[in-house]
Amino acid sequence: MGNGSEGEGALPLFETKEAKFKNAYRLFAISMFIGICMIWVYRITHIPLNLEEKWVWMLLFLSELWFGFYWVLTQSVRWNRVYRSTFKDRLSHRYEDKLPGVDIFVCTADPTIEPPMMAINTVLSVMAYNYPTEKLSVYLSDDGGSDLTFYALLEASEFSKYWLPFCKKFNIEPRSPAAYFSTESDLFVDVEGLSSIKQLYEEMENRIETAAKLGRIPEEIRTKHKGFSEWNSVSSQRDHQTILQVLIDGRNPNAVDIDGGALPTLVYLSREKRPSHHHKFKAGAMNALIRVSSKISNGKIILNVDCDMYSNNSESVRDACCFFMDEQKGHEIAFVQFPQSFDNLTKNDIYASSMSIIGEVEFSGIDGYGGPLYIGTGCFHRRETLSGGKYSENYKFEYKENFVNQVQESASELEKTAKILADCAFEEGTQWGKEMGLKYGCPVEDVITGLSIHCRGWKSVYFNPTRKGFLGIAPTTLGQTLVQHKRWSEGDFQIILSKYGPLSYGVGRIKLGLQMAYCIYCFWAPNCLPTLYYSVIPSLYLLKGISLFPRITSPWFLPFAYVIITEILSSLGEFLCFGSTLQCWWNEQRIWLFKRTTSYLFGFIDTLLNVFGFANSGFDITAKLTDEDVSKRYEKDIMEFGNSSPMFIILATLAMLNLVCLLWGLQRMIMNTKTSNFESLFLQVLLCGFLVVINLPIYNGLFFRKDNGRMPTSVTVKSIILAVLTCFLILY
Ligand SMILES: O=c1ccn([C@@H]2O[C@H](COP(=O)(O)OP(=O)(O)O[C@H]3O[C@H](CO)[C@@H](O)[C@H](O)[C@H]3O)[C@@H](O)[C@H]2O)c(=O)[nH]1
Ligand SMILES: [Mn+2]
Repeated sequence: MGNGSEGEGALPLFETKEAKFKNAYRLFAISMFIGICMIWVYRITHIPLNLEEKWVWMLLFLSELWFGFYWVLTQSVRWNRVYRSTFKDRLSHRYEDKLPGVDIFVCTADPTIEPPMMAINTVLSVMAYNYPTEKLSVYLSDDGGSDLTFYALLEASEFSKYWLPFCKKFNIEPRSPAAYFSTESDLFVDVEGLSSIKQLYEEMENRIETAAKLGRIPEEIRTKHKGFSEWNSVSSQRDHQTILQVLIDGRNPNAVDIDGGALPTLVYLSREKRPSHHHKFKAGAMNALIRVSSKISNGKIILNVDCDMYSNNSESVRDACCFFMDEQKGHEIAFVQFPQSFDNLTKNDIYASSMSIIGEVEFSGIDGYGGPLYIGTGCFHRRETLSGGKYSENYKFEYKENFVNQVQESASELEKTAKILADCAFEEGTQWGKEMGLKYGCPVEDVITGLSIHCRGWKSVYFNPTRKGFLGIAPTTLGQTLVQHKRWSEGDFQIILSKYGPLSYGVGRIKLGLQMAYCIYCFWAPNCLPTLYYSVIPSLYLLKGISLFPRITSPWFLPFAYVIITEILSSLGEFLCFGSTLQCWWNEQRIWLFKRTTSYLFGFIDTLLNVFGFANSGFDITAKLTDEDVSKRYEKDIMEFGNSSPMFIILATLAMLNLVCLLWGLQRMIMNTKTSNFESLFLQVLLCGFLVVINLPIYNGLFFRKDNGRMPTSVTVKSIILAVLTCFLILY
C-alpha cells in the first residue's frame, strides 16, 4: 500500500466477523419459542375451577409469561453476534505521526477500601502503554482527598522513570509492576536488571506502607513537594478545597526517564467537596476530570479505568485508535468498550464473578446492533461525545490534523486556572450531569450515559482481544457480590423509569435489537418476583399434594420437557464453548438464583421507594481488600456468609422451605401410594429437588461448617422457624 492510498479507498483499520452457526442458532431459538408458546397455551386452557388454585395458577401463568418475554429479550444478544479485530500495523503505517492525544482517567475513592498501592499500579500500567509518550496524559482522581494517595502517586512518578524504560526495553506484559512481579518466573529468564527494578519497587512499596501504617506522611517527605501543603487546609474527606497538582508535565523537556525518553503527563486531582454540595459519586469525579483535562492536555480520546483495573495489554490504545481512525466507519463510533475481566478469579468461580456469558456472548451480540453498553471501566471515549456532542458526518476528518498540545501556560499557572473547574460551584446552573458529561442521579452512571450517547446517534464497539485489555478485582464474598448486583440492578431498573428509558426515549433513536438488549439489564430487578414465586409456590403445593404442572404421561408435558432440557443444554453449551467448566456453570446457576431472590428484590424495592421519593440511591464502594481468613476460603471456593444480613436470611429461608417441602412432600406422597400422584407431581418434585441441590452450600453453612464464614446461628434459627411456619400455614 503506497502513501497515495490514504483515506477513503484504503484498507480498513478494523474488521468485523459474524459468529459461526448463526442460522442453526436461529432455528433452535424458533423451536424454543414454540415450546414457550405451548406452555402458555397449556396454562390458559387448563385453568382450575377451585378459586384458590385458580389464583395460584394465574400467577404461575404470569410468571411464565414474564420468563418467556424475558427469554425473547435475551435472544437479541444472541441473534446477531459479531467479533472485531484490528490492524495495528496499518494504523502505524498510515497515522503514526498523527495519532491523537489520549487522556487516561483513573478513579479512586477511599484509601482504606482501595489501597493507594493498587491505584498506582494501575497508573503505572497505563503510563507504560505502547503509544507516543508525549501524547499520553494520566489523571488520578482521588475522591478520598487523601495525602497518602497523593504521596503514593508522587512515588509512582519517580518510579515511572525506571519502570517505563524497563517495560519498553524488554517489551514485558502486563505493565502493572505488582501484576508483572507476580507472574510465573520462567517469563523472567532473559530479563536483565529485573532484580534491581524489583528492589526499587519493593522499597517504594515499603515507604508507602510505612506511611499508611503511621497514619500520616512523615515531615521529611512532606517537605519534598509543595503539594503536601494543600492538606494544611483539608478538614475532612468530605470537606476540602480542590487539590490539583501536575506531578509530571509532559511538555517539560526535563521530564524524562533514566534513558532520556519523554514521560507522560501525570496529574493528581481531588475535586472540591463540601457538605453543602452533593458530590454525585463517580459521575461527579469523571465530569471534573473531563473539564480539568480539557485545560491541561485536551486529548481527543479519553480512557476511563477504575483504580483496580490495570492495563493488561500495552497495545489497547492503538487498538482503540484503529476503531476511531478507520476511514469508513470510525466517525460513527463514540466509544470502544473492553470487557471487564478479573485477575482474582478462582478455579470454580463460586460467585460467578467472571460474568463470562455477558463478556463472551451477550456483548458481542449487542455489538451486532451497534451498541455495547458503557460499563464504567476499560472504555475509550471520544471527548466530544462524552461531553455531550451529537453525532454528525463532520467527525469524519477530525483525526487527520497533526496533534500538538496547544496549551501554553506553565504547569503552575495551569494548576491555578484549571482548578476552578473542579470546584463545587462550577456546575451550578450548567448542563453538567444532564446534557453534558456523565449523568447524575443513577447508581449506574455509566450505563445511562452510554444509552444517552446511543440515543444521540452514535455507535459503540465491543473489543475483546485474546490478551485481555484490562484486569480488575472481583468481589470475594457472597455479601459483596450480592450488594454489587443490588446497585447494578437498581440502577438499571431506574433507567427504564427515567427520561432515557430504552422503551420510551429510545424508540426511533436506537435499533429495536439494541432496545431489547438494554432491557435485559434494565429488567434484572423485576425478575425477582416471578423467580421468588417459582421457587416457593410449586414446592408448597408439592407439600399439599396439588399438581400445578401436566402429568408426565400427558402430551402437554412435552413442551415443558423440551424447554427445560434445551435451556439447560444451551446454557451449558455456551459455558463449555468458552472454555469454562461444568462446575463453573453450576455455580453460575446458583448465583443466578441468589441474585434474583435477594439483590434484585432489594434493588426492585429500593427503586420503587426512590420513585415515590422515600429513599435516595447511593453508591456502596466494592471492597478491594479482604482479611486473610476470608481470602483463604475464597481461594478454596468456599462460600462466605459470616453475618446475618437480611439477604442471607432470605436465602436460608428459601433453602429451608424447599428442603422441608421436598422431604415432607415425598413422605406424604409415599404414604398416599397413589402412582398417579407421582406422575402429576413429577415436575414439582424435580423443581423442588433442583432447588435443594443447588442450595447445598447453604445447608452446609447453616448446619455443618465451623469456620467464621458459616451462617450465624441466628440465621439458622430464624430460617427454620420461618420455613416450618409457612409449611404449617399452607397445610392447615
Ligand atoms: O464516589 C465515588 C465512588 C466510586 N468511585 C470510583 O468508582 C469506581 C468503581 O467503584 P467500585 O466500588 O469498584 O464499583 P464496581 O461495582 O466494581 O463498579 C462497576 O460499576 C460502576 C457503576 O455501578 C461503574 O462506575 C464502575 O466503573 C464499574 O466497574 C472505583 O474506581 C471508585 O474509586 C469514585 O471515584 N467516587
Ligand atoms: Mn470495582
